[in-house]
Order: sequence, then structure tokens, then C-alpha cells
Amino acid sequence: MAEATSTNSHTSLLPPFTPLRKPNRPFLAVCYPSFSMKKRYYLRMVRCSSSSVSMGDTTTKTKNGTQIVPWGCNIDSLENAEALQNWLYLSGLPSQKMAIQKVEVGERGLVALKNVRKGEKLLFVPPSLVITADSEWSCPEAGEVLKRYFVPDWPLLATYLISEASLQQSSRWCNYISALPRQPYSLLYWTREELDRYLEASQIRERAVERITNVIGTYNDLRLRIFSKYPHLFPEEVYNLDTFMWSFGILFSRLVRLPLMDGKVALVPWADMMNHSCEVDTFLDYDKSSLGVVFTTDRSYQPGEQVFISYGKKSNGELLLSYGFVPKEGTNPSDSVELSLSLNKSDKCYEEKLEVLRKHGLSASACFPLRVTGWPLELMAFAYLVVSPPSMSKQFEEMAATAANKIKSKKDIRYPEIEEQTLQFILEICESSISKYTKFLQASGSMDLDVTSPKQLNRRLFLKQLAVDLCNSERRILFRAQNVLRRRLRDIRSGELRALKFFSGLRNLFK
Ligand SMILES: C[S@@+](CC[C@H](N)C(=O)[O-])C[C@H]1O[C@@H](n2cnc3c(N)ncnc32)[C@H](O)[C@@H]1O
Repeated sequence: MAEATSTNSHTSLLPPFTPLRKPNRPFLAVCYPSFSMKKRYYLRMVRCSSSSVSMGDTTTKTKNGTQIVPWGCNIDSLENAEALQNWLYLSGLPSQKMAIQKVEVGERGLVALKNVRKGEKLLFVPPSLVITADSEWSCPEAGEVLKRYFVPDWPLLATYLISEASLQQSSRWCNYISALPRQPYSLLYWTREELDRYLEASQIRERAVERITNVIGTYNDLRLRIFSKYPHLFPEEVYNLDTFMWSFGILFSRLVRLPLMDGKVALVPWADMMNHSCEVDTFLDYDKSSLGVVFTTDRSYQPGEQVFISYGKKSNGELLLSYGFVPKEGTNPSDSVELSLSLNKSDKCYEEKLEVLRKHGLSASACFPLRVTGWPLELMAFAYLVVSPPSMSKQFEEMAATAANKIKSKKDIRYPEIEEQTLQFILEICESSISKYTKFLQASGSMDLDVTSPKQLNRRLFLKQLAVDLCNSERRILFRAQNVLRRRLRDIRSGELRALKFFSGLRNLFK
């Protein structure tokens, strides 16, 4: 493992998701995870321009308490996939070298039907089959209202999906929506209790809680500012928290950014049937020569082999957060674990240090990614700041700026006088984190799954296995960092010992 390297922050295919405005209620006050504010609704008519569409009860409750929408299908079946393929071909998708099939990795995926060469362009999904914030609404009035309120792309697309799904056969996306998973696998669908119980050791739990809070905040905001003013266009039995959880789950697991299509975020039917592999290095984008969304293979495939793309250089935790899976241990070169560092409140310079951190947009605590390949300079700079004595106050500014990644010249800051203390400080954080993971992993074997039905038991076993896989992979990175840190500290200390011996030898010589 290399040591401090400059971080190039998280690479992501997707822009960071931001709510319309921060939710003003604390997380626990909102109706997650039991969705208690949800009532059962019954058949209603929704009026929308020319079409008047019958709406069934929009959600169904499963035995484990989570809600599922009546749209889409079970991801572990090929239900509706054939209809999707047929509709895509009729709608202008050119003939493909791949087909949707059941696969070992990712349940459904695209499988090569013919030999595919390395460097070959595949897919060619035309813009008319791509869903973006500019797509036409089957209910134009609803789209116009959202645009009048300048709703950003993410919430706009989430509302668009619900609007089109609710119109069923009257929507041109009916076949696409029917083939979407009814319950996308993502941490959005874990209850608060499941997150607390299974992901207690991992920082990804905080990210999931934050994400769920954002989705709830966004929905509440839309409801208060827009939906409540236009109930004929956005009836609550259709536009509710359950349907928003579904649509955001779909966006988090399927939306892509297309840099060459003006950086638009898009749902690309057909292309979104491809699963991720950490080994491949090829992304979807718009191709100006063929006028379609394509990707270029970075390897060859034989008939019958599943074809993969990359969802971005994401850690296992990030893949679990958005896509609901954890790659096999040791297979993800972009894997990382978040390490949380904090100023010590009893530090004489606490206020001074906090002030410089704030000046650079940081606070008293910060999380940094510890990667398989090393830890970032920012983490090291924050740790230097935490341990530095008052005599180094002149350097606080430089440390905070580096921790915030605001130093233009990426020079490797080093303070040899506090190097040992700094490495010891990081080592202690790694060790306390390792012990949390070990405690969870030891307890997981005998963990009471506390369920009342076989279906619920399957879900809990599945979630627990995902959590165990994540914790093993994160602990593995911490173990590696621990070894590197111990070795460095041993070298520093033995170097100091040698220097001490050398100086006392010299003293004896001159006595
Ligand atoms: C863009 S969709 C890919 C198509 C998806 N398999 C389907 O049937 O709809 C992303 C979802 O596929 C699954 N997936 C993708 N790559 C995977 C992988 N390497 N291992 C397990 N599941 C994967 C996850 O459920 C993820 O949320």
C-alpha cells in the first residue's frame, strides 16, 4: 500500500444528488422507515389533459413492512424483458449483438449473441429512446408546472418517472417501466433498524441515512411547494413517499451522465440492463458520429458471455449504497473505506484550529477515504493539524488548506517533527475502526434475525450477507493500512533509536 497520495476525490458517473432545500425536520421525525403517514388508497380517477387514467392502489405492503409499487417487475425474473426488447426494436433501436438474459452476476444482464471484438462500439441507443429532463411528458401540464418552478433534474426526473408509470399503457415508456425492478436493490430500501443493525461499523450507514433524508426532504418540498397546489395533476395517492422512494431508487441505480450529450443525466433503456464489473474500464456516452448512446468494449466477448460496463470508480460501500451489491472481496481496485478524523476538544488550540478549518469549508470532524492503494494527502494534513502543538500555529493555515484540497501546487507537505505522532494518531483511529468491524463480524454469526416469515428471513439473510461482505472488504483495507502504519512507525522509532545510540556513542567518545 502506498502512503499519502493526492486524492482525486470520488469519481462518479452521477452528479451529487442535492435536495431542493435541506429538510427542516430531523431524520427520525419523518415517516421513515415505516412510512406511517402512508394511508391505503383506493381506486381513483386521475385527470390529465386528453387522457383520463384509472389508478389502482399505488403501493402494496410486503410482509417485511416495506412498500412496493405496482409498477415494474421482479428483477430476478425475465418478466417483461421480451416485451421491452420488442418495443425497443419497433421504436428505432438498431439490431444488437446482445440480448437480455438471466445471468449469474446481476440477475438480468446483456449477453453477447455473437463474437464481440475489443474496441468495438456497441448499443447505439438513439436520443429518441433516452429519457432526460427535456423528454416530453405524456401529461404535458404536469411537466409545465415543474418547469415553471425550476425543479432541478433529479427531482424532475423522479416525478417524470412516476407520472409516466401512473399513466400505464398511455405512456410511451410503458414497456420500459414494466421491465424496471419493482424494488430496486439499494440502501434506500433498508429500514432504519436494518441500517443500524447491519451497517453500524461502516461509515456508509451515515451516507445512506443522509441520502434517505435528502429523498424525504425533496419529496416533502415538492409536496408543499407544488403538489399540494395542483392536486388534480399530482394526487397524493400517486405522488407519495413510497413512489418517490421507488423512482429515486431507479435513478440512483440506473441514471448516467452523458458528457458528450451536454453532460445531461439520462435513463438509457436497454443500456441500463448492463451490469457492472470492477475489471472493465468502459463507460456509456453519446457518440456524435453514430448519433446514439454507445460504449466501446475494452475486451472481446464470445457468444453467451455477459457483457459488462463500469458504473465508475466506486468503493464497495458506494456500490452498495446506490446499486445494492458488493463485489467479491479483493476484486475492486477502487475500493476504499471512510476514516473519520476529529479535532480533540481538549486541545489548547481547538478554537484556532477550528477557525482555519472553517475558513476552508471544513468542520471539526471530516471523513477521508482510505484506499486500497494508500491514503490521501488531505487525510494526512488533517491529522497533522489535529496533533500539531501550539508552537506550530503558523502552519495551521497550510494544513487546513491542504486538508480541504485547496492547495494549488500539490506539494507533499511534511512535518518531520510531528510525523510519528501523526502516524500514531491515524493508527489508533484505524485500530478502533477495526475493532468495530471485528465486533460486528463476530456477532453476525449468531445474530438474531428476528423475523416472522420465510420471506422476511430471506431478506434479512440477504442484507446480512451484504453487510458481512462490505465489512470484510472495508476491514481488509484497514488491516493493510494498519500494517503500513506500524512498519513506518517501527522505522521511525528504530531510526531514532539508532540516532540516539549514535549520539550517546559520540558523547562517550568525547568524554
Ligand atoms: C443498471 S441496473 C443493471 C440491470 C439489472 N441487472 C436489471 O436486471 O435491471 C443496476 C442493477 O443491476 C445489479 N447489478 C449490476 N452490477 C452488478 C454486479 N456486479 N453484481 C451484482 N448485481 C449487479 C444491481 O441490482 C444494480 O442495482
